This record gives sequence, C-alpha cells and structure tokens, in this order.
Amino acid sequence: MRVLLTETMDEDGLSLLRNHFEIHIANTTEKEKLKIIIEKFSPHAIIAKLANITREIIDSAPHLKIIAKHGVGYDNIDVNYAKQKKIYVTNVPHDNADSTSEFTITLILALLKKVTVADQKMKMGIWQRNEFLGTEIMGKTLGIVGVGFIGRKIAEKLAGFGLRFIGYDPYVKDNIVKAGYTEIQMLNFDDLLYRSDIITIHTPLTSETKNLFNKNSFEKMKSTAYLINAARGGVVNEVDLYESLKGGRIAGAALDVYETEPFVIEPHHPLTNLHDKIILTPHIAAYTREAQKKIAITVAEDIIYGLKNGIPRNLVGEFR
Ligand SMILES: NC(=O)c1ccc[n+]([C@@H]2O[C@H](COP(=O)([O-])OP(=O)(O)OC[C@H]3O[C@@H](n4cnc5c(N)ncnc54)[C@H](O)[C@@H]3O)[C@@H](O)[C@H]2O)c1
Ligand SMILES: O=C(O)CC[C@@H](O)C(=O)O
Repeated sequence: MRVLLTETMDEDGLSLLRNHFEIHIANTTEKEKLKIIIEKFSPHAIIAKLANITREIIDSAPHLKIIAKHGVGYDNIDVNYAKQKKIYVTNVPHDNADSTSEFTITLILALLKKVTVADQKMKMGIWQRNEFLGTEIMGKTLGIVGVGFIGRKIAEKLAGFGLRFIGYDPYVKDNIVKAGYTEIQMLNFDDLLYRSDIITIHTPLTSETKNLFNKNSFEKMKSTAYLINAARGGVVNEVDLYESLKGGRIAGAALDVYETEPFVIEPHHPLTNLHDKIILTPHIAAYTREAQKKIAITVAEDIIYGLKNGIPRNLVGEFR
C-alpha cells in the first residue's frame, strides 16, 4: 500500500511507515502540483500538515482510505466530503500541546516586555531604553478562549506568575475548570472581553469561531489589552485587528497564524507600520524537535493500524 505525505515529517515516523508501505513525500502545498503527484502515486493514505486537502484532491485519489492531519487543527481538510466518500480523517491531539502552550507564553512575555523590538534596535546599534517601557504580568487577568488541552496547559504553566485566569468555551459546562493546581473561571464571551488584560485564543477554526474576533469584539476589550493568536488565523479578522491596533483600541497583538498561509508580508504592508504593537511568527508554535517527533510517530502508528485493521485510531470528532 502507498502513503503520501504532502510535507515531510520526522525521520522516526517516516522509518516506521517505510517498514510497512511505499511512501512518497510531495514536498508541496500547492494545489495543482499536489493533485498531479497524487493522481500519479494513487495513495491509500495521505498525511497533511498545512496543505489543503480539498474535494478535488480527495477525488484525485481513488484508493484513498485515510487522511491524517499531522497536528491538531484539521480545518485544512474537507472532512464532510471525506466522510461522504467513506474516507476516515484522523488528527493528533495532545502531542504538540506542551510546545504550543510554551510558545504562546513566550509570545505573551515578549509582547508585554517589548523583547523583539528591543532586540531589533540593539542590532541596529541603537540603545534606547525609554522606548521599551514594559507591562507586568503579576496581578493581570488572562482570558483563555477555547479551554481545551492547550488552553488549560497555559493556565497550568503560568500559575506561578500571579495571574487570574478566566475562560470562554461554549462546550465546557463547568463554572470552574481545574488546570493543574490552578483554576479557570468560565464566563460568557462578552464578560471575558471586558475583563481580560490579555486574551489568548485556543479554539479550532470552525463556522462558529471564524471572525470571532472582529471590530465588535475589539470594541469590548480594554484599550490596554493584548491579543495572542496561536490557534488559527481565520478566528481573528486581520483588517479589524489592524485598525484596532492603529487606532489604539487595543494595546498589542502577537500572531503565529494567519487567514491565508503562507503569509508573506510585502515591504510596505500596513502591518509593518505597527512597530512594537505586534509580533508576527510563521506558524511555528508546535515546531519543536520534541513535538514534531511525537506527532510523526503517532501519525505513522495510526496509519499502520488503520490500513491494517480497517479503522484508524484518533478519528476526528465528526466520525465519533
Ligand atoms: N500554532 C500552532 O502551531 C498550533 C498548534 C496546535 C494547535 N493549534 C490550534 O489550536 C487549536 C486548539 O488545540 P487544542 O489541542 O487545545 O484542541 P482542543 O480540542 O483540546 O481544544 C479546543 C477547545 O476549543 C473549544 N471550542 C470549540 N468551539 C469553540 C467556540 N466557538 N468558542 C470557544 N471555544 C470553542 C472546544 O470546546 C475545546 O475545548 C487547534 O484546533 C489548532 O487549530 C495551533
Ligand atoms: O503542521 C504544523 O506544523 C502546525 C500544526 C498545528 O497548527 C496544529 O494544528 O497542530
């Protein structure tokens, strides 16, 4: 049987797959190129990182039985169409939660302490302490939108910083959520917007969360508040965010994910005028040696099990 990877993955996972299947690494996320490669290779399983697995891609693989997301968020896969065609879709929950929560905390600290912009200035030979007046985290309120695995890890890891944790998640019914030795007080969305000093997003991208952060939500936030998004770009309306930052409606933002990826900023793109109000990283929250290895092994084991037994493990919610 044949397994196609749209993008490469850690060698430990690849060698597991090679013991059982013929594998091919397409090394592209471009739709047309991918379609041609898939038509030629005719895989029984596809492993995708960020490549879009659309209806058209699915139709180009007549032997396809499993589409596996190398990661958690599977909004890049047309799950409904796959289901209609009796093709299973899996993801890898949990394996990158430590890396992603660590990275989110890094963004929070770097943004509030102006680390990235101070570093840029130092490298330009400029010593300018008075531009970099930072903000303390102690005593502030962190709003967590999407209180799942990563959202809870963030509260657990930040517990020593003297923050108060509040959360919004319509699928969590408890008023208080335990996260290690700390607690997250659950609120409705508007109350979270009004009360947070820092908001961090950890929801999947769905029809409910698309554009959840828009002009209307920014207007309800404190003018001193910061927004962190290491979940999915589409959850935040980028034009509204830009306007809110430019007009001082909110204080700052850090983004690891974008409405369209890859997101390559042209030299005079408006975002480049926001200076120390924004930090941008290229979807790397989960990109650590440890997480990439764990995910590659889990995804390989899921495919080996699934192609041998008919039904893979780690099926996404729509199949349960
Ligand atoms: N930047 C990265 O590299 C990176 C890495 C890992 C995960 N992610 C993203 O982070 C997301 C969260 O990951 P996770 O492991 O915590 O997943 P999870 O499934 O454990 O948690 C997601 C939470 O979001 C909640 N949710 C769903 N719809 C919501 C809504 N409308 N409003 C508020 N909450 C809602 C769910 O109830 C759940 O508790 C993933 O779906 C993925 O898109 C990004
Ligand atoms: O493939 C990646 O590197 C990112 C995946 C990440 O966004 C996820 O949802 O797990």
